[in-house]
Amino acid sequence: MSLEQHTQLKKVAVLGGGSFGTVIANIMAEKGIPVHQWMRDANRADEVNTQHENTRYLPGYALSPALVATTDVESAVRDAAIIFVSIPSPSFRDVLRQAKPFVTSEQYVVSTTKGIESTGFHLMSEIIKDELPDVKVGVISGPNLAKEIAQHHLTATVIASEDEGVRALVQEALHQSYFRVYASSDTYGVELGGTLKNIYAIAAGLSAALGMGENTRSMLMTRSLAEMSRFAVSMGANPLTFLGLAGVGDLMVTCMSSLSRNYRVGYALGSGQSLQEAVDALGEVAEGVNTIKIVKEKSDEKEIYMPLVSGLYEVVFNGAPVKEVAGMLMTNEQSTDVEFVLPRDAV
Ligand SMILES: NC(=O)C1=CN([C@@H]2O[C@H](COP(=O)(O)OP(=O)(O)OC[C@H]3O[C@@H](n4cnc5c(N)ncnc54)[C@H](OP(=O)(O)O)[C@@H]3O)[C@@H](O)[C@H]2O)C=CC1
Ligand SMILES: O=C(CO)COP(=O)(O)O
Repeated sequence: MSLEQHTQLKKVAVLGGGSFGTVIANIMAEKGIPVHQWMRDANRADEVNTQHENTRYLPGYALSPALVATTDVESAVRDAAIIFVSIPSPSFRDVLRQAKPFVTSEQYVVSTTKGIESTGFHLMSEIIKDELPDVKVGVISGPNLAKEIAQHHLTATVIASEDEGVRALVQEALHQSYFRVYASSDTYGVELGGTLKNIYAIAAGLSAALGMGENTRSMLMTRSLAEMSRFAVSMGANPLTFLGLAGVGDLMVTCMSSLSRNYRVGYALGSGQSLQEAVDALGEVAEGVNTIKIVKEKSDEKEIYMPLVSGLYEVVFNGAPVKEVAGMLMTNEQSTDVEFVLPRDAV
């Protein structure tokens, strides 16, 4: 169904004024869809409306003059066909609660957020269902560095939803000459892929800062995929989703690009900065830092074998030397390559 055919609802809302909320809003504004982007910072909203730039999060990138920014959540959300929520995970529920009085059951609510709520291991789609049980829910995830999208580099993402209408409308709304949207019905797997890869991007940044080579990076990325898939299967997701854009695709881009904030945190740690210094210098969200902690707790609780997460946890939170941890990983018990082919306990 096209946006025009969605008879009762004539616009789209984006909640969040950061780099990703802004590029997603801009994609749709550029193609003539009325977009209302909600942000809490009045100066920033004014800047987007008058200068057509978001100098805090996307300096130097021209935005569509048609993009409307507002600090009024009611006016942003009311009558929007789709409400995209692009708010870091620690504030996601709080912002949804602000929007809740104005959301109706006909609206589609779609998360772009790649994180986990620390209490109870809730992914964002679960928070949406919890706070807004009557709406239809989706998530978008994939190799989507905001600054590359802002430059119109050819990019693809995944819309995942159990609801066909949500998938079709989001494909219609976001599709652009430089932005292609693939559909999936595995909401949990797509969301988990985007969330877990942030952990391994920190590890990739660390290993790059220490001058490790391309063999090391390839080993790290491939074993990360094995670990992510193992975790996903234990949590009930479809491991085949991890072969797609939201799994291997997003893992590749964040482990290979210094535009990734998670990679940059890892690089700063590997260059001798403390975690606090690395996070402060970034000034933007790096979801992977919290995700390491949350996934470590969950894997311990469920006894899921995750040596990379355990090792990284020791480096990031207990100051263990990277080379020592890497040495332990290399001399760990013998294992198998693809455990869906040869189980781990077969060696
Ligand atoms: N950037 C990227 O390349 C991509 C990011 N994502 C995901 O999108 C999500 C959002 O990230 P991104 O836009 O990059 O983050 P940024 O760090 O660029 O921006 C965060 C935004 O959230 C706002 N915010 C934070 N807390 C609140 C709150 N309590 N109330 C209102 N607004 C709040 C900030 O407002 P303020 O400025 O006022 O503090 C800011 O506008 C993350 O989960 C990220 O993983 C997904 C794909 C790509
Ligand atoms: O998710 C992203 C790219 O797909 C963005 O990664 P960072 O949050 O590490 O910048």
